[in-house]
Amino acid sequence: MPDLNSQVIAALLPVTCRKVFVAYSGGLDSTVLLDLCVGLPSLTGKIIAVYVDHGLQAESVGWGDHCRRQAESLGVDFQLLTVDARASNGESPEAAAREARYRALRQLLAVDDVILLAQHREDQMETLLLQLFRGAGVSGLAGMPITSAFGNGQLLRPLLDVAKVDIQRYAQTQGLQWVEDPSNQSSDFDRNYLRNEILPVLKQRWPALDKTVARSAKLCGDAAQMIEAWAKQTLPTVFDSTDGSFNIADLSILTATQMNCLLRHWLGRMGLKPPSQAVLQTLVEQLTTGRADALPQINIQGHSIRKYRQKLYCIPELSLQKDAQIKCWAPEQEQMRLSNGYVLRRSAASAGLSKDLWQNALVTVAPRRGGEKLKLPGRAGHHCLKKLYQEAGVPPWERDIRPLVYLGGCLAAVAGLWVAEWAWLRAADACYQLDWRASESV
Ligand SMILES: Nc1ncnc2c1ncn2[C@@H]1O[C@H](COP(=O)(O)OP(=O)(O)OP(=O)(O)O)[C@@H](O)[C@H]1O
Repeated sequence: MPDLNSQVIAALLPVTCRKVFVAYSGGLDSTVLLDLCVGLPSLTGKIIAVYVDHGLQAESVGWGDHCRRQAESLGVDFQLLTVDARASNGESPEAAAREARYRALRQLLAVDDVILLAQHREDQMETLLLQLFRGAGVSGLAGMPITSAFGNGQLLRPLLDVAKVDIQRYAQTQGLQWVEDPSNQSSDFDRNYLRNEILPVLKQRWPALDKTVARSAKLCGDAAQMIEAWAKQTLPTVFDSTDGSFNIADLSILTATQMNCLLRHWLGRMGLKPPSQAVLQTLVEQLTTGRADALPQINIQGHSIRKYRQKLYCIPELSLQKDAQIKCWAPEQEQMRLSNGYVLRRSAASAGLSKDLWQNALVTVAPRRGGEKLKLPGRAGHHCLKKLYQEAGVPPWERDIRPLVYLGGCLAAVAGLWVAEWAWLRAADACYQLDWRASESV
């Protein structure tokens, strides 16, 4: 086995990289990582050692001082980040600290910057076993990736396939100085318990455990990538990009497992973390039983999953709140922000709401109250909004939140859908159209 040297880093670094941040806790592993970086002439002037003070232990300020001194003696820049790592309800202290650290580190990176972390093969083994004990699927069992996108830049783990003993040997032969975190000895945390109590016993029986488990992680990673690629390729066949819904009209060709996978992918695309197996199972059962609109409303991660006419919708709960106030639209205003996160925007069009009428009337925006009627251009008679919504397949929850626009107190338009005949015009540069969208998509 060749000695550990700076080539493990050189082999991973993109040629275009600008700044190289090193996540430096002052512990053994990141001390070795920093030293290996300093050994690369191509990185001169690019390295910034970053220490994150979680403020959770009395020693943390002293460790920060140690890191600063070491960085100075190595001739590299140093940055100290202070984070609020207090755990929120139900979160473990370890997870809260890691989340806060990653959030702070992510913000450092610009395009073409990289950050290096010092996890090694034993860390990978621990990660994989902890995932296994939590009942994870292949993507969890893939463990940590060697390279991944991170904020605007990239996160690299050059030591991920290096054995702990090689890191220890390097530190000793180079005479490096590092700090020991006493909390690593406490077996209160799951990872420490595994590291201190369980793995030594397992390794007596299976000495190459870190290597073989890392191989499993790699194989799971390959399988996860293939599943991801399949889901990415298949999702467009069921995804309706006009409203972000999941079209379930033709799911008979898919197995329950495939549906499960596609649903997870769809929810990820809607910004949700992978849901529990129980939630997925309920969704798949409801989809396969095929009873129209029988899906019980499922609320997860601040979103509501609902079914309407062979489509599943995943809607942020905030956006379902009715903005009950009547609002005035000032003439110079191009758009109006509603309290439920939607934005109503006016733009020039060659057909739509008459500009002239708009400019000479009091424009107000109000939610539906019930009983409103509209006469549409080119259609005989007045129609109840309820009937028009049904005809157009507008989901029931949307009917209550879609804003109605009044000119001089008369209903002139339903945002994004219809304009009343009396307010409608076709003439270049003389009309407005109204868009109504969730604010993040504006
Ligand atoms: N306080 C911190 N400041 C900066 N980087 C950190 C900090 N804590 C951890 N890291 C980075 O995250 C990696 C994984 O964290 P972990 O908690 O396993 O490391 P550690 O045991 O505290 O330290 P080391 O890896 O240096 O021995 C570290 O190798 C290091 O690169």
